[in-house]
Amino acid sequence: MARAELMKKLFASRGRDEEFRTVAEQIINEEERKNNRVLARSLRRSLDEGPSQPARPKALAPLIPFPEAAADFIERIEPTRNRQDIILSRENVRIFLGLLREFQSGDSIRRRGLPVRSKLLFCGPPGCGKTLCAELFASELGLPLFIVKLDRIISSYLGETATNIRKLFEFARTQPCVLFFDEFDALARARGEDGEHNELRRVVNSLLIFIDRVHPKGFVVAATNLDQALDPAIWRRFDEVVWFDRPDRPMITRFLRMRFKNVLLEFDPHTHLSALDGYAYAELERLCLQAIKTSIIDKRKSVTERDFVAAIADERRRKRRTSRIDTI
Ligand SMILES: Nc1ncnc2c1ncn2[C@@H]1O[C@H](COP(=O)(O)OP(=O)(O)OP(=O)(O)O)[C@@H](O)[C@H]1O
Repeated sequence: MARAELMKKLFASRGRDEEFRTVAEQIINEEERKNNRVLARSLRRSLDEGPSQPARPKALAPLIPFPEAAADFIERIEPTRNRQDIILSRENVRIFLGLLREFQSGDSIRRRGLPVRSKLLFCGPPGCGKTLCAELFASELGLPLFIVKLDRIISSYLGETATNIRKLFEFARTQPCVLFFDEFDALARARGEDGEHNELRRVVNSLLIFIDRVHPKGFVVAATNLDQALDPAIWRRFDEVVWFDRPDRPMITRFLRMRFKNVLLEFDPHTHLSALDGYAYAELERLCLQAIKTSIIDKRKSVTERDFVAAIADERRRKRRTSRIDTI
């Protein structure tokens, strides 16, 4: 017979179709391993064709019509960019290709009773590709991208929150998609609030239970700029943690090559690498676009060194100002 823990898990997964199936597969695999082939075959038959089958479409049918029911806190984004539009470290490329391949072989993996990695935590400073990468995931897999407005869910805690979290659950369970939680550290901050905000803490805990229990038909991705703010209780809920760092010089070189691919230049931007140290990709993107725009405004066909240097100076001024605001 299957081990007691598996039986307990099976009972606990009642009503959660995906989870039930995963545990059932584990039980079947265990029986196969023990050479109880007849029992294993008969269990598999019951799982595939048995009386639970008619209930499957109902359990998987969309329970909430999107966008009406969830539109207040979920926004649909059409992925427009692809893998040529992102610069990733070699390590991150390896992680992403691994995740994509695992997702694509998801059915076979689940059939063997093994879970598929689908909950990802993206960490790193602003403007280094967390959102862009979620977009690419969606476009590579042909899935829609949905951004969860966490602040709306958290601030709606007077009354509607429980309903909203339930809607979110149903949504993620039924809609194959990449579900993206930006500024996930807001949860950690809210979790640390003091006693008078018990209600808020309950909301946060419900969301964490959501992350625990949901078996998305795509990916749940949470992003944070403040990985220090997340406690271990949050980290361990994710199957994979990926870091997005500011680019070093070789990565800046790759970025400039990509950004100016179809642009006529009168200079070599790589001679300015030292002036670009410490910038995030979003800042590099902005300054490159600014240099290109200057040449357009001046009705020139090519970008000059002067355009580029002026754009760097502008970005530096902006960075100085914003870092002063951040420390206030
Ligand atoms: N790794 C990258 N390669 C190429 N372009 C990038 C990269 N990272 C960011 N960009 C550019 O910067 C823009 C903003 O990046 P993105 O929104 O992904 O940052 P983020 O890490 O999610 O930031 P935030 O934490 O502020 O939400 C992108 O749309 C893209 O133009």
